[in-house]
Amino acid sequence: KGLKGQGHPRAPQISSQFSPGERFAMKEALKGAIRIPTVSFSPENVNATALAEFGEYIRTVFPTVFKTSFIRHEVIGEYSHLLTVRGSDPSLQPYMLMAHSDVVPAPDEGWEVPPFSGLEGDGFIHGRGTLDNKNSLMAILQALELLLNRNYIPRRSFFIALGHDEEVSGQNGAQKISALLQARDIKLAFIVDEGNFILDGFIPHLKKPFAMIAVSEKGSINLRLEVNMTPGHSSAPPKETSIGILAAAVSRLEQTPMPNMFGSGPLKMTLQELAHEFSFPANIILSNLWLFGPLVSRLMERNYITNALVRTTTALTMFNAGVKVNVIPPVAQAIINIRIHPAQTVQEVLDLVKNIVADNRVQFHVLTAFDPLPVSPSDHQALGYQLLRQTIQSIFPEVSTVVPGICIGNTDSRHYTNLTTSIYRFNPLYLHPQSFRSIHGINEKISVPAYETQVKFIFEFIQNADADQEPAPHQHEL
Ligand SMILES: CC/C=C\C/C=C\C/C=C\C/C=C\C/C=C\C/C=C\CCC(=O)N[C@@H](Cc1ccccc1)C(=O)O
Ligand SMILES: [Zn+2]
Ligand SMILES: [Zn+2]
Repeated sequence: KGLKGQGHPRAPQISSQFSPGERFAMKEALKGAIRIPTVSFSPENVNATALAEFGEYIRTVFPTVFKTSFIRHEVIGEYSHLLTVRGSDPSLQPYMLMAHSDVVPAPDEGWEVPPFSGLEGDGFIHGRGTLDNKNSLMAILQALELLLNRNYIPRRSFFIALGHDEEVSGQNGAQKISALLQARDIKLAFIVDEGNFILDGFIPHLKKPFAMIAVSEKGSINLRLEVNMTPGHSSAPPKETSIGILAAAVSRLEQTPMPNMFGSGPLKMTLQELAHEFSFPANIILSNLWLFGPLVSRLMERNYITNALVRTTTALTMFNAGVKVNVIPPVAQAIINIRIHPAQTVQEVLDLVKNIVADNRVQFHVLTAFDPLPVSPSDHQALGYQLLRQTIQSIFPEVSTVVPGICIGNTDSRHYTNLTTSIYRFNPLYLHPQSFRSIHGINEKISVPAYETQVKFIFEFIQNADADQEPAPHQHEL
């Protein structure tokens, strides 16, 4: 049995038409948020002044949210925010919406406009955080503010968790909120966080966009490789130096891809559900992976994004060595950022890495590591997944396919596996290859209509979560 209304977007009780004044105010509110440089550099180095200012800012632009009697607001870990919206029906299990206020650094170079200007031009709001993830944070609060201004009282309780250090691990924000909710014995029906998008233009020959809701995310290892050698005068160098040994080791890692894990994990499900979107012969190929799996797997390896879906990836992200032009360096260090395919574990990947490096002069230090996240349900009974699907169909009627997939990046939602088995990572936005590169890159921007649609999506989603969710009757029961 599926959920009632499945396949038929239900009309929300309150129309998601916003007045010109409301639409103006919502874009101005986002611009203001972008102007506050809440940059995270490391867990120990966040912009505390900006984060404090951001906390004041959201109180100012969303006054109704912060003064409503059935909403409790708590500041956690100094700069994260937890809102508890008490619904009128305590028998309904609560859910949680998530976003984060911090952003990655954005040096001015290469940007069309300064990254913290929040300037509007060509129908876009420009700046760091417009896609990752102040858009979501502001859209959640904006949608709630608009609902409250229309006297909406939610039936189902929900939490809004707004982390302030997602970009540097979430240890002071999401982890603390999670511990607090666990101490309060909270169990959640589901969580919705950032993650995948409505993807457009990522797959050759697939002209239509499709929505991908991430039901899992890759694991991760940050690994430091280190070589120590005796220092000395560069005029009489040894045959090998710490730099040379380490460079050869990381080069071997870069040149030796991890095994292709196509066929294990949620990817098969993604491709099968996507098959009908393709024309002949791709539709037949994708519907018969038992036969064509090896071909599809080879094709996916060729592109750097789809490659990340079929295997564990190893990215060399930092390299440090040397103290002076004429000194043989005592130590060389490199950081490898590894993203683990859902079918592998931290231990398996570490064993593979050590075998590839195969040099006992190279020392390994695991800085951080976690396994891939469990796969959340995406069947007809999966409330969170079905609510997302229904809301996508209502807000984006041109998107005919919604598929479960994996998130290649990590999100704060991974800190909440103690509260629910149903975690969905989805941004109600179109993503094109160019906008994908702008996330953590340059010229990050969101179109004004896209942001309005994101607000509309959450405005309807909250109402959909309050609609009756009894299983749909079988045909013969009608
Ligand atoms: C069959 C399917 C075919 C095609 C799919 C095509 C394309 C998939 C394309 C894009 C994927 C879509 C979206 C992914 C975009 C961004 C990743 C999402 C969230 C990442 C957020 C983030 O950056 N997190 C940080 C968190 C972190 C920071 C510090 C330490 C640990 C974690 C990260 O992951 O680095
Ligand atoms: Zn993010
Ligand atoms: Zn990010």
